[in-house]
Amino acid sequence: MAAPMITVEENDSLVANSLCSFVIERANEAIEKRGKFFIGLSGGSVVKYLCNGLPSLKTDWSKWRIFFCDERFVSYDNPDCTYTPYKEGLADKVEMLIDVNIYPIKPELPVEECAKDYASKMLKCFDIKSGFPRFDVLILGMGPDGHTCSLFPGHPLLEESSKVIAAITDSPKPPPSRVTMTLPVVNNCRNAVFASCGASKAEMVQRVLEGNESPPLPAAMVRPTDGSLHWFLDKAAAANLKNKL
Ligand SMILES: O=C(O)[C@H](O)[C@@H](O)[C@H](O)[C@H](O)COP(=O)(O)O
Repeated sequence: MAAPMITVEENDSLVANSLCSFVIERANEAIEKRGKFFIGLSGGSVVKYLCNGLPSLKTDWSKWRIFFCDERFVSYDNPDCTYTPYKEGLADKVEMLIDVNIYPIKPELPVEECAKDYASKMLKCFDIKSGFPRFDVLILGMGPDGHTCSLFPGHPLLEESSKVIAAITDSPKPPPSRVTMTLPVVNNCRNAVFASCGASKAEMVQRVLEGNESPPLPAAMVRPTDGSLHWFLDKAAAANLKNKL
């Protein structure tokens, strides 16, 4: 993998603008070349960045296929639900993005079955029988402990090498049950994209991007094998980076 591409903006609104422009460019390129655009979304601050910026941009929404990098295992009407803010802030705002093109988990199933159901839905949508889907873009968040998706430091799920989607029932961050993409799927994407803003991220951004820690933090394990890694930061989150850009 080539070195991460790091974009530093003055503040979080400019990060949101750059992130949305990046996504639309990749979407339009994927649609032109391959007819569809596959994206995985995450919770956290990226929800508002994407929901505020994307709906007004020009793209063929009918060609988008939207999945989730991880979802909290709660019902759609629970305020912790990862899907509902995207349903309300994106899918409901964009006429051509009909509900069938956005794929939430089914929280009414038992969690292990829910993970299996989500994996098979994903493979079907990618039209593959086995192996790992290749997403055009994965939008990732990084938690204060260096987690990404629902892959937490020291957790055995970091070693998962065959499942596409896994259930976790002992997440250190509530809610304890979640459904997440595994690292092999994350690292099979064309573009892995982090967006982190604010001074509270500065230390962890530096550790993930420059720390070379062993064992590596989950966010540092995102290294697409045949794709690129992008970080969108505001000045406060980038403040501790030693290699000034
Ligand atoms: O499922 C979750 O609990 C959140 O989605 C979480 O994993 C989030 O993505 C990170 O904590 C980064 O969040 P921020 O970008 O808001 O810092």
